Amino acid sequence: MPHALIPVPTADLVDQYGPELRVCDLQFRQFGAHHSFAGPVRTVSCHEDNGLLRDLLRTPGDGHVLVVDGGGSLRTALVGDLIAGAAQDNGWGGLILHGAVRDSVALSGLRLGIKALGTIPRKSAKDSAGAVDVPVTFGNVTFRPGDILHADDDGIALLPENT
Ligand SMILES: O=C([O-])CC(=O)C(=O)O
Repeated sequence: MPHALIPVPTADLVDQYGPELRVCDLQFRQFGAHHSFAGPVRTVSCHEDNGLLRDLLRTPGDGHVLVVDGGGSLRTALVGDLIAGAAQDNGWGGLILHGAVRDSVALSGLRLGIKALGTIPRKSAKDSAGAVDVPVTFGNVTFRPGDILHADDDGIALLPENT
């Protein structure tokens, strides 16, 4: 995982960077075994359709953190144990899902960071509607490909640009 980064506590990053640190305002739950994780961002934007992120997570992650803006929908799960297992096996550093997961018991055993809003057993569509590596915005933060993200039990933070 060439791009994997050692996570720094998000509270320490706030103390270091002050208001320059971009902190996501939403409350997420932890679903993976790795509660602290960090890496450069890649993104997917989609709505109740996980075809794009499923295909992306089957490719080498090189320590990247995939940030998925599912519009906050809790109606269908964006990720379950198969997709998250592929992410783990392909060296992704973590997943931030502005949406829901399923198979939460199995997810808790994966060596991966997984933050999502909640759970739902219903599947997503697989039409691959949406976009990859576009800027996505939620929780008053815009996540862009290449941003450096740190996440832990306190929250999600993006380092200031040019650091
Ligand atoms: O296939 C899906 O939509 C999600 C899922 O259940 C899995 O990743 O195992």
